[in-house]
Amino acid sequence: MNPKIKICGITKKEEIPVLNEFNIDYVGFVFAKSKREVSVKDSMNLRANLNNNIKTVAVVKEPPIELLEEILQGGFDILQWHGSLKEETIKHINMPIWQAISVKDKESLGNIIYDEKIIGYVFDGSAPGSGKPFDWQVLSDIQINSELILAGGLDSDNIIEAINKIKPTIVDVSSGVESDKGKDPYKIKEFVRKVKNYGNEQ
Ligand SMILES: O=C(O)c1ccccc1N[C@@H]1O[C@H](COP(=O)(O)O)[C@@H](O)[C@H]1O
Repeated sequence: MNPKIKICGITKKEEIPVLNEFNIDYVGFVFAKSKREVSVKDSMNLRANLNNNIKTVAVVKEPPIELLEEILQGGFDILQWHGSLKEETIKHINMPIWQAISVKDKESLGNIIYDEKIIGYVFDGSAPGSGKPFDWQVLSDIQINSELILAGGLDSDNIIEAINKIKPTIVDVSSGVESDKGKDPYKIKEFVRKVKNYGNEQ
């Protein structure tokens, strides 16, 4: 089965129509220090324009408790957690979690936490949102029984090789579908076309 698609780092209303046109599976909002950071309130206004069936992902990096509470009450579908994740925090979180793993080498995989609330793992490089891929070889023999989300420097040029090598269930892109003005509809279309046609053009 072709992987599902997550487009991350939406900041503007003008970026929404192309996401609806292609019924992107997951759309991410960044609540962490980043050029893509949005407030929960602004993300709710953006979400109101998304197709109802598109799942929303709240992306955080060890957030302060007030922000976490705001997100937990915000009606997102998934919480994508970057950084260290304590057992007591997992207990407190009342929604499905994707744990982000910064991949440097095989040892990085030791940071994977197994918990029933963690329904997926986002494998990314050491600088999330930077557009830099990590060494995919590190994931060559990974076996997990939940969503395998591949992130980090994906774009329409490398996505076929990435799917061939890793067989992710979800591909996650931000920088690779941007221009200097933000999300670029043409880059999104090309990325989506490649993912949806995967298997037909080999
Ligand atoms: O996008 C960011 O700036 C960001 C900041 C803090 C944590 C995560 C962030 N983004 C995540 O990075 C990948 C996409 O990376 P890339 O730009 O395609 O290389 C994705 O998981 C975003 O959720």
